[in-house]
Amino acid sequence: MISFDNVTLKYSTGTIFENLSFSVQAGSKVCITGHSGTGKSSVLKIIQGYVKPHSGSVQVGGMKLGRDTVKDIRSQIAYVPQNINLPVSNGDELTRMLNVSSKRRDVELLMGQLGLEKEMFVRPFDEMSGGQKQRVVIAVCLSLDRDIVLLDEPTSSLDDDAILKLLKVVSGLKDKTVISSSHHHEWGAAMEQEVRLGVQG
Ligand SMILES: Nc1ncnc2c1ncn2[C@@H]1O[C@H](COP(=O)(O)OP(=O)(O)OP(=O)(O)O)[C@@H](O)[C@H]1O
Repeated sequence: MISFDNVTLKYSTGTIFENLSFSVQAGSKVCITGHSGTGKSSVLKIIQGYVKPHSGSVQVGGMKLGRDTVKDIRSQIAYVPQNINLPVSNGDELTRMLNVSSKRRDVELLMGQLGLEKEMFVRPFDEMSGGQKQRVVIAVCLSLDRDIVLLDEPTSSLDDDAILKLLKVVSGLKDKTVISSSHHHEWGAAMEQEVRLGVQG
């Protein structure tokens, strides 16, 4: 389970949200929705201990997030950020960097389910569209087989058909907790649970 208990986030720029509470059961598929700047990406960063809230507490997989637990918590998580800047040039190199080169077949299978040709595994990222690169990275991250998958704006560069394919893949991850952020109402509505940011009252 993942839970936020009265979490308040403040940056130097101001308060982003106050007293945010929600809980996500293990295995659930959840979408964080809200307008630009309401803190969706920040929630995903808080879960991983990359951003520290001003107050409140966060639990991930039975552990209270803190200095002593952050390493264990991160080891349960696969994270695909919104802006993907990688020190590798293609999917093949990414699997090697993450020590999952033995999972090549799984990655290619997932890529097929996401609507990509196998050859995309070795194609340089800088010769791909944003949506193609994003799906290769998602396929590699899913092959890590972590219990928790965090996808920041996975639909932002995808067309309707690719979104449907991704939805099918995410829904099929039976034992995994998947938390995504999205502007897309349809994506949010298709998830089992929606956490809305920036809503008053
Ligand atoms: N490190 C930081 N320091 C100061 N302000 C920040 C920092 N990171 C984010 N912010 C601000 O916090 C707010 C929330 O940012 P965040 O990226 O979490 O929002 P978001 O809902 O994911 O936005 P978007 O939908 O545009 O991606 C924004 O106003 C942003 O400018």
